[in-house]
Amino acid sequence: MQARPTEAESRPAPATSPDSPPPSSSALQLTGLTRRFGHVTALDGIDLTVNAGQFMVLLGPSGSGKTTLLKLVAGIDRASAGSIAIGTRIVADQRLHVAPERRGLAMVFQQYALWPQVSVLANVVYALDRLHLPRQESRRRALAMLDRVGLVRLANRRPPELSGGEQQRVALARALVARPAVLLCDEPLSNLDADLRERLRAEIATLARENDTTVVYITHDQVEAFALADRIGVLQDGRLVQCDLPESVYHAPATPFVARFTGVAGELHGRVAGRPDSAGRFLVDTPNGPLAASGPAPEPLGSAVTVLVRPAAARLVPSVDDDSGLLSRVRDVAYRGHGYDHLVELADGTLLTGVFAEQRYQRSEEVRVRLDPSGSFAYRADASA
Ligand SMILES: Nc1ncnc2c1ncn2[C@@H]1O[C@H](COP(=O)(O)OP(=O)(O)OP(=O)(O)O)[C@@H](O)[C@H]1O
Repeated sequence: MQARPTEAESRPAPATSPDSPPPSSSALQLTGLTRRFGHVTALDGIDLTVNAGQFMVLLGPSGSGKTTLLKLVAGIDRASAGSIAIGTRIVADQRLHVAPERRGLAMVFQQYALWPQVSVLANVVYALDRLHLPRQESRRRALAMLDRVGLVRLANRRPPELSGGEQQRVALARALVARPAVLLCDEPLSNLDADLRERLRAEIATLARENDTTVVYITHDQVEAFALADRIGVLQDGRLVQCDLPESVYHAPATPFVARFTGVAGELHGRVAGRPDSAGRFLVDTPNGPLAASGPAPEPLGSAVTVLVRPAAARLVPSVDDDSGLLSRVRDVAYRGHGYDHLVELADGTLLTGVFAEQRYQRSEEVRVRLDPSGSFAYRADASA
């Protein structure tokens, strides 16, 4: 007689369609993943595939559902609908819930979650327990991983005797030592100061890539997302509104929300004044003068649009030397080391922030702003978000 499946067992993931990647390349697959808390829909039908070895960053503001998604994948919460497959195994759906410790995952949190009363080495060795290795082998692997994160000299200290950055490195060593199928990271750097954050960010990226680890990393910090990701998924109100290469998210944001959340200098209002050229750029009339923007041009001619401008797409030029660009006035200027960021006001009062120039323009000086159409995105003015 065949035994009935227990909660701890899992089923093979269903065969994928002919155009999907082969199952072996998918490390994590979410299908229609939904989580409701009473009237609140924290996650709303998420479909997401993370390929083996990929570094997926999920980016979204507070309350967009990032932590909820990570908890469902980790198995510490249950979905209201949908399924989760890790590799070729379904680990959660309406009938099945594989326990967290049986999913082959590791997690790194904002709080380091180390055991304070035992040594750094013991913290890392513990992660190898479920592999049932000989004691000496566990110790050797743990020390090698501590060496890899530059902490072997602190192996006998206890976590409270380490700095925040060192503790997070231990947490990372502990997470990676057992070679998890997927590493889940919940804003692991947000407790650290800016300098350390940047160094550790680079280390996480290097370590993950050296070990071919599949990573799902959540953050609300767009700089971190662009620095780390092979793919960025943008979450808004529990929905995945774009999932793409970082370059595509930056150069072709799918919605005004994605553009705003990944950084704009400002927004101009105008009307479509021309048909798109072969590069998909078209003329927009604004109260400040005409400009070229990119995006699917709304029909008909004359439709109202909002143009969102990336900071890197705006350049200041002297008003006297050049009559191209939008006339404006400098409201403020900040030194940035390699040049200056300016706050400028256009003729109709629109403000653009972070407009870079190598030279310093003075407050109240009249200047022109040149906008690069490849970083000026037009959306229908009535686009909801
Ligand atoms: N246990 C719960 N009970 C009720 N509502 C919840 C619960 N957990 C999360 N929510 C709601 O679900 C939504 C998504 O929350 P979640 O914590 O996933 O967001 P987040 O993107 O991780 O936010 P943050 O960046 O602030 O951590 C929010 O509206 C939140 O209030």
